[in-house]
Amino acid sequence: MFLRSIFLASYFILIVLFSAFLKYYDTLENFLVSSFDFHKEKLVVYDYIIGGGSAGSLVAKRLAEDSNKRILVIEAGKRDFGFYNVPSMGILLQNSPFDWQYTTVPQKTACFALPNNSSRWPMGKILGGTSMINNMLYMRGHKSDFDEWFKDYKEYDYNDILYYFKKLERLIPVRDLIFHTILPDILLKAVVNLGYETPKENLNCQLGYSKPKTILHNGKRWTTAELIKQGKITNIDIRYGCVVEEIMMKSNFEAYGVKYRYSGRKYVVYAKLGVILSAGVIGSAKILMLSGIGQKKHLKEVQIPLKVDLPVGHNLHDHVTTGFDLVLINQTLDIGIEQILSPLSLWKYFSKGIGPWTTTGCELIAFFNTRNTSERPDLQFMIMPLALKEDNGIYLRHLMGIPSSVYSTYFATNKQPAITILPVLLHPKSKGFVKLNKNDPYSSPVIDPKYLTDPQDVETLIKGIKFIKELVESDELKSIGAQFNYKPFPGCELYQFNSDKYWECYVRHLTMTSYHPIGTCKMGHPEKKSTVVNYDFQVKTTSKLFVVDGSVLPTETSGNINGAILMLAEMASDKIKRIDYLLIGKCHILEIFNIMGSNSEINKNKIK
Ligand SMILES: Cc1cc2nc3c(=O)[nH]c(=O)nc-3n(C[C@H](O)[C@H](O)[C@H](O)COP(=O)(O)OP(=O)(O)OC[C@H]3O[C@@H](n4cnc5c(N)ncnc54)[C@H](O)[C@@H]3O)c2cc1C
Repeated sequence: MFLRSIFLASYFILIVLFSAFLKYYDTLENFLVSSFDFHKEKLVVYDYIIGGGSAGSLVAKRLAEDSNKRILVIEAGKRDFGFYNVPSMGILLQNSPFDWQYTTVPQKTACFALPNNSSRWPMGKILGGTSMINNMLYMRGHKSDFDEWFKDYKEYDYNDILYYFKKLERLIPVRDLIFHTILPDILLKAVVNLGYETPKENLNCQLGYSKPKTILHNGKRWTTAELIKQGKITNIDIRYGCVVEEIMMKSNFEAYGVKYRYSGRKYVVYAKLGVILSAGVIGSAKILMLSGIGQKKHLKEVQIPLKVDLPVGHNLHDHVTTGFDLVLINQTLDIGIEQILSPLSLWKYFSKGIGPWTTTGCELIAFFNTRNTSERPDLQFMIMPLALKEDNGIYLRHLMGIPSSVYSTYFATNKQPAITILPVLLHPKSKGFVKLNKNDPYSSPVIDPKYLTDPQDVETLIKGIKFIKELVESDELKSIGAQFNYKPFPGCELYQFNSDKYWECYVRHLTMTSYHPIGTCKMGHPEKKSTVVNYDFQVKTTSKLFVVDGSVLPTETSGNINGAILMLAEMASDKIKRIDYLLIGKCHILEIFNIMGSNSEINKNKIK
């Protein structure tokens, strides 16, 4: 007990020191950039301008394979610092200046246990984007997901999807978990006895339980930013700390550059061949709307002159989860605060890149079709050896946005250790939207995922909780003292425990994001009213304007989404190169210099 208190105190001090470091590092960098105008002398006309997130960095690398092309990567966040690549540090970047720190609007049918009925939505604000703060799990998605996305595309062939996944997997380090506790092996034994499949490798999200694959290299977090970091490729320039505010378009809606702000000053930069938005599910939708591409009625509300009427920001989906600390056990597994902070773990990590510091959190995943209707899963389990209360409410509960009243009355009262089995709703029927609050790039957008508005979503999550119960009652789980947590959740005490009404109340209270928002610039057949980009990733009605990131996914994949986003980035790179090839001979450089005209301010690349 005494030892645990010492470890908890050290953990608290580390969190405080690290958070202070992140804050002051950011302030110092802001001060340095405001003292110099790095951008004055930089190139003003590139072939392509692109964002620096998960998808954007990959597309930049692919386009730069043609050494004649000059690529500019523009990233709103700062550069990373070596220490951020320690896998277990990712969660400390959340709620820091490296996170956009979005929150949803109050939910009418969900999130009742969260402050203001709103969910936190972390998103990376750093080169590498959200991959710098994610859990590093890698999977592709189920074949039916891609069949659904491309059903209107006459050239569609699933083999092309596999081709791009395999191309991607030759580029990125996909590997087994480096560290896990005894939990996944115990569970795998249990589920075999319960009659579930246990595929050895499950990149394609087949039904059954398996250990996940991760994106890790030499024990470190790896993101696509590694492919483009300065100095690695000479025809890519990276501008950090630059917030893109608007796309510049000619009267025929051909994109030719962007306006951005850096350290309080406004700049413009031009692109001959294309502007590729990769600012993520919120960022890309926001930039399009600020540029006059969006739904007519909404743009009128926020007083932005309409250029192209498209349903930007609609079709927002997210994977939803619930179920923290539902399974209690009678022993600690080898990954508590004590193990993570022990000198042995530190030595293992810094000498060999192994041990608990490489943890991705999740040690086993499972896929189910709760209705037995097809081979395509509609529910996923993310299984972790830790509980939310592991750090006595010091940090983890803040990450999840659990208020102290709920923490103290529910989570803190269980004295036993716990594990986490999160049921994740894979194909939500509920969908919402992202809108601008006002015509201001720095105003937080209105994010409304409309969680659990469709009753079928609640039913699926309840079925997931019932599967957890089945697992807990297995002999193997009983060997570690597993039992269901029978404490009623605050706000649901009036319902009979374990009844469907109780579980409905529970999931509507403890509704959490599984961090996979998608869909705000939906890709699909250009004649469909609901689509924003076509199958070439081009924004409809415009030219030389592309979107490549999580916002184009028309629907959720049957698993964690980064793999599918990166596969699309591979596909988009080829499509953009092909469009460029078709444009050869129609170089618009002279036209661009005409646009720049004799305005000396613009010639200096600075507009204010
Ligand atoms: C906590 C967490 C855990 C996750 N775990 C996993 C996981 O284990 N496996 C998995 O597959 N998926 C996971 N995800 C989801 C996955 O990481 C993201 O869906 C994916 O990284 C999104 O990639 P993207 O290219 O669409 O956007 P991002 O990677 O977010 O890139 C967008 C970039 O654009 C920048 N930007 C935004 N606006 C502007 C602007 N106006 N000007 C300039 N730059 C701008 C941002 O700073 C960012 O760098 C997780 C997500 C979170 C939050």
